[in-house]
Amino acid sequence: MAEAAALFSVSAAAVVEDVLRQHGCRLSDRDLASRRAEEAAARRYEAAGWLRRTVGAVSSRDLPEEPSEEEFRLGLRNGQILCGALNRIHPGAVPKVVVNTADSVLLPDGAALSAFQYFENVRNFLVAAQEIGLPCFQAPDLEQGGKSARVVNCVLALKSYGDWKQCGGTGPWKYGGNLKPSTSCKSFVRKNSEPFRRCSSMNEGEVSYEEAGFSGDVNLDSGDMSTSRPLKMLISAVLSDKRPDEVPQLLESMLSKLVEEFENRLSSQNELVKMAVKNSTDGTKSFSKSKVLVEATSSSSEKKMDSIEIYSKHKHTKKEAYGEVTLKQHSMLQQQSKHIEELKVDIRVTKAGMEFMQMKYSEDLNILGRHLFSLAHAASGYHKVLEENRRLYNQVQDLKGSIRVYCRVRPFLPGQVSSCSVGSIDEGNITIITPKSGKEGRKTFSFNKVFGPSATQDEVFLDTQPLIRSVLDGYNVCIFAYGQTGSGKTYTMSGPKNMTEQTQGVNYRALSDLFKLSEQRKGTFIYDIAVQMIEIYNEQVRDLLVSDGLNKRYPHYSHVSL
Ligand SMILES: Nc1ncnc2c1ncn2[C@@H]1O[C@H](COP(=O)(O)OP(=O)(O)OP(=O)(O)O)[C@@H](O)[C@H]1O
Repeated sequence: MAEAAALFSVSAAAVVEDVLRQHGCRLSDRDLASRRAEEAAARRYEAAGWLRRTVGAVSSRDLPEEPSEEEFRLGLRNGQILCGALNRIHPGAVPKVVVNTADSVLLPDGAALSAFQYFENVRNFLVAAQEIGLPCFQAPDLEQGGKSARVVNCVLALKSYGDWKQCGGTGPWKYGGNLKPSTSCKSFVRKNSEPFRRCSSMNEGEVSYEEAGFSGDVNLDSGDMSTSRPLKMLISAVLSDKRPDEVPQLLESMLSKLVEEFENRLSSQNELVKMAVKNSTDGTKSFSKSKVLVEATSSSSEKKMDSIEIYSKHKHTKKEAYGEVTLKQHSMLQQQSKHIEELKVDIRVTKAGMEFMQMKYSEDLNILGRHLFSLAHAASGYHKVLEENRRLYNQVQDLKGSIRVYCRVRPFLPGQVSSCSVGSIDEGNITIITPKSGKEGRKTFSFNKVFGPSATQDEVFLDTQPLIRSVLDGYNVCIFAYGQTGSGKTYTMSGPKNMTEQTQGVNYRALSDLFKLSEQRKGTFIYDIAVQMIEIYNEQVRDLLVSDGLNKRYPHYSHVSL
């Protein structure tokens, strides 16, 4: 911000130094003196031409179209042309004009009237001109040479006043000190009482040293005493050896340079403000207001307003704008710092969370490791446990009896005489009625279990099913049926002809259980299962699965070997 302020500050002293450095040698230059003389002559010619056109050829016979400085002074010395021109523009402004008659005796210096009469006309003109607000000269200026510049200024001001009246004369007429009457319809601002810094001749006009109120106390930058002192010294030093008619030219260059410097710095400020606005998201409105003020200041500068006033406004606006921008940036900085702190807190919380999670995962991994170890230990003992289980299981089977005998009574077949010889059946006993010489005899037989005529295939298999598991544990098991012809051996072991799932016999059910158990244990054991079916008949053993025709099945004994 300090840099921006430094950039923004208008160093009038630097500008004056620059201008004086440039003009310090040139003003003493013979070419420059010639140029100034040409410019003064052009202005004088313009004033003379305008006076001649205004008062007419007769009245202006004493004033050449392009007079020398002396001719100009002598032509206007009697005040008639000046009063005539003023009365043409502002009728009645000079009520009484002493006119040089035809029979008046003209002196060689044009002094046809007495000095008092000259003084009367000129004084009346000056009074009227002062009432209008024209820049006046002193009456002695027309009496001695070398003072025509102020008279020219006065005439050109009168011309601009006339132009203003021709344009309608709307609004208050103000004279701004631009003595070049090229812009006839422009209004001018004159504040004679104001010091030099309030009087802008810009870069087009010329104001005499005295007219501009220039003095040794001039202060272009009153707010900076450190700048104004060397500035005054500079100006005083340079102007001390200058003639009064050289000063306007110097001032013109100085002010031109100052305005140029202002415009450059205004454009720099605009760029700076735009950058600040871009960076500031919240302060757009307030800053746009300042920007408008700055642009308005720049625009007014283009309209040739008072450069010092522009500088004052500009400086004020600049301070306001930068004050707001500074506040906004400070606020943004604080917000960003706050966000950074919040982010730091979030990072710390996240880091703590991550460390906690890491610790938790580590604990879980340790627990899982311990579980896995126990599982591996359990797995290693699985076979031992399995072996123990098998041993105990088969021990139970042995305790039940390694040889078990079951009895099954089939129902009567259709068409059979229902003379039942079974007296009673309980859990393991069956009583058979045996008639003996007219007396009823009974015999009771004991088995592991007795199945009555109503017993199903499933109930019969239920008692033999545990033995199938013993087969897979490596025990030899033999299940066979014994009985007379037609007693139901085939039915019990295999099933009826039209077999269903419910009427499947022991063979099918045993094999089904074998495959089911081997499937359950396939991850632990691999079983090879083979089936062999043989028949023993009349002390001869025949293989019932051989496809030879001689091996006709005659199953008095059915046997399944596993
Ligand atoms: N529990 C039962 N329920 C119903 N019908 C049965 C039962 N047991 C046997 N039968 C029937 O009795 C008849 C004789 O049965 P099966 O053929 O099984 O006797 P077997 O003992 O095998 O005779 P063989 O020794 O002559 O071969 C068959 O028709 C059979 O369906």
